[in-house]
Amino acid sequence: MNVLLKRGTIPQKNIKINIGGSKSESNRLLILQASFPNISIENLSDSDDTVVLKKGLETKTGLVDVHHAGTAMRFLTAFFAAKEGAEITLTGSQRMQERPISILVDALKNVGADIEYLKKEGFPPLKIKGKSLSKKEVKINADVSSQYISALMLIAPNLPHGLTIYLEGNITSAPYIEMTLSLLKKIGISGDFSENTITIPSIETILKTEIVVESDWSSASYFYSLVALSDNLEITLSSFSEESRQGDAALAQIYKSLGVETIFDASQKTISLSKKTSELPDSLMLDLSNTPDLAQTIAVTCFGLGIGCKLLGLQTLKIKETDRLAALNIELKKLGANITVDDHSLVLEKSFKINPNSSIETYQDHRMAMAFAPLAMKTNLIIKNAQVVSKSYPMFWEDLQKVGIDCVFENTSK
Ligand SMILES: O=C(O)C1=C[C@@H](OP(=O)(O)O)[C@@H](O)[C@H](O)C1
Ligand SMILES: C=C(OP(=O)(O)O)C(=O)O
Repeated sequence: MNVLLKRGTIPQKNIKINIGGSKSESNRLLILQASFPNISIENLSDSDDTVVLKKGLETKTGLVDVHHAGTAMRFLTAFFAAKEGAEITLTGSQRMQERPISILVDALKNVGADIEYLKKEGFPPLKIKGKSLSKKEVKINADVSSQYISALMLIAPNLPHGLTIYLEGNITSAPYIEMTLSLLKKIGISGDFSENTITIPSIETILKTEIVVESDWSSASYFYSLVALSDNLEITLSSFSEESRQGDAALAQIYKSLGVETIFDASQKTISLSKKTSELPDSLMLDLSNTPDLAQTIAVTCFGLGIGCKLLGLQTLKIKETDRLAALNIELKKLGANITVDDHSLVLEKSFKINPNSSIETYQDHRMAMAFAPLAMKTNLIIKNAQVVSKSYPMFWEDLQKVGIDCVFENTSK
């Protein structure tokens, strides 16, 4: 299904959007709830990635297919490895079978896990036989994906001696590790992360705990981009707080430089975004190693605003839903951008021309679809395979229409 996007005529004030629960928080909490059933979760994400993880947790023996969900793949690998009696074949989409997992599998084997590769060494699918994992310490490379580390942290409280994790190399996506620690603390498990060492104690039971998942900041990024690219759009998004567990809350600060003001309302749990007429920089330089999921949104906003950017710390983008650096390079060039990428960075030159009616390929990546959609504030464009958004934000196109973008869907056989 492709979608043709055009700027419509809805008045662009007093728009309220309720964004669903964070998929990162939801997927961590579901893993913890499977071990500690007296956790109750509100505002759980309705994303495909959360649905597949939840379904996977209901399986004791047999096949679990997580499709494109990286967190589900990594968290369930650790979960089943530590679950005595489990016998699982864990697989995913073709792309998931190209996303590396050996760093996590090696760490789990070092603490005693029984995991085999069923196709290519180092990649899913995996055959996992659950066992009691009794080693107390493990070393792990931290510069490829923080999800491997969060996966170990989430099973650590169930291990007979807890777990001390020594991180080696530069730590990428660190706020996601902090998020895992913060949720463990929220359910009463004291853990520590200082320097390169994470320590999580073993625990048998926790007190009854109710947790409300904060809405998804990565999903909010597309509304920041819409406001930045609009003339005077004002949007209120719920439910968010200034004290967020999500690293992508850095948006509020980042988009200040792109002309968007954020006002937090603590009592309503909302953020209100509005366009400020401040002068824009000629070019923006950012290191996004803490917030990799914002890279596509920011690159497209800068292009739409006609300003340049130099985005650094993007080395993990190659192993996400698609090679996001390659995908951005091709699709932004199609729109007329002067862009160069290498293995860890992207440079966009200042330019004002946007080729109209371009057709944007999405490479089975939800964020390619959602990051390019806000350009409809500036020009008509087509987003191919628009259904990809359900990986993290099933209601995205409905919400986009609320802010005054007309969406004309065309069925394709793809
Ligand atoms: O732990 C998480 O919930 C996530 C961690 C990040 O991945 P990496 O640690 O692989 O960068 C992020 O890109 C992903 O969308 C969600
Ligand atoms: C990278 C992402 O997800 P995952 O790695 O969990 O598939 C994402 O949602 O942008």
